[in-house]
Amino acid sequence: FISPQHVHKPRANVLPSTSQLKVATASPQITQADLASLSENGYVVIDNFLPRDLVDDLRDDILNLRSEGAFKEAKIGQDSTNELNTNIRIAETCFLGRNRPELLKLGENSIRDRSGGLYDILDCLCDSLSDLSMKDSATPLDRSLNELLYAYYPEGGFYRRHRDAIPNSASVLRKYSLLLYLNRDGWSPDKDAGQLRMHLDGGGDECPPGVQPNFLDVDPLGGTLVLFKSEAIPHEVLNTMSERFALVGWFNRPVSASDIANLGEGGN
Ligand SMILES: O=C(O)CCC(=O)C(=O)O
Ligand SMILES: [Fe+2]
Repeated sequence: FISPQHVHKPRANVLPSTSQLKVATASPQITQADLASLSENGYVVIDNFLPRDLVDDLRDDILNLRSEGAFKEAKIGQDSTNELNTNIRIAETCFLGRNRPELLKLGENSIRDRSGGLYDILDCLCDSLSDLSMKDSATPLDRSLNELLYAYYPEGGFYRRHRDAIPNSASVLRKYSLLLYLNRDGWSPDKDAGQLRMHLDGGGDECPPGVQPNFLDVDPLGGTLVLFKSEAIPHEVLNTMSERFALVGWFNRPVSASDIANLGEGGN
């Protein structure tokens, strides 16, 4: 039995009231300190990034899209190697993005599309992360390559240890991973579970032999935002004991000449 080396302890809820929010923080933003932490540690956990009413609206959006049949059983991998593997993942997903015809036909002024809604918030985040990427590696992000989806885990769901960016595959473009939790108020570790476990052991899909396990568990509380460097932090979703709601995204860098050379080499 391995006990966690660290458990992320959420700050007390310090959200201003809704009326203050409308004036003070029209769009939730991350701070320079959050960006510095992402740059130095490879990850950052931001409690209460999203106000409660937006969390509730986005979860309702998931429930609505599910009832419209917009969710599919999740596959693993990202490109043509996609496969269904229920040993690794039990979840349902719905791919998102402005102008997706299959979503637009389900309603136009959704909490994603509306002014100040999800896409606007993420655009703002993308600008901050692009500045960071520029600073750290002289490459801005390519907004047109970003990927975004809702993930719904039923009771008994999970997603075993994996990396989001795999060398010699299209996922190598993923620079920063985003997880934004949309669970109901009152999430509890005993009743609900399904924590995010970020592995800090320097390994890939497994802990390297002889290395002591080292991980950080994050409670998927509604409103919590997690950002990490996609290539640096293997992670998993522990078994859920009730339905679990998340938004998952990747902020991608542009394709480079060496990507094309590497894809050619690893192509078969
Ligand atoms: O739902 C989560 O917390 C993580 C999801 C994830 O790792 C992924 O979709 O790649
Ligand atoms: Fe992941």
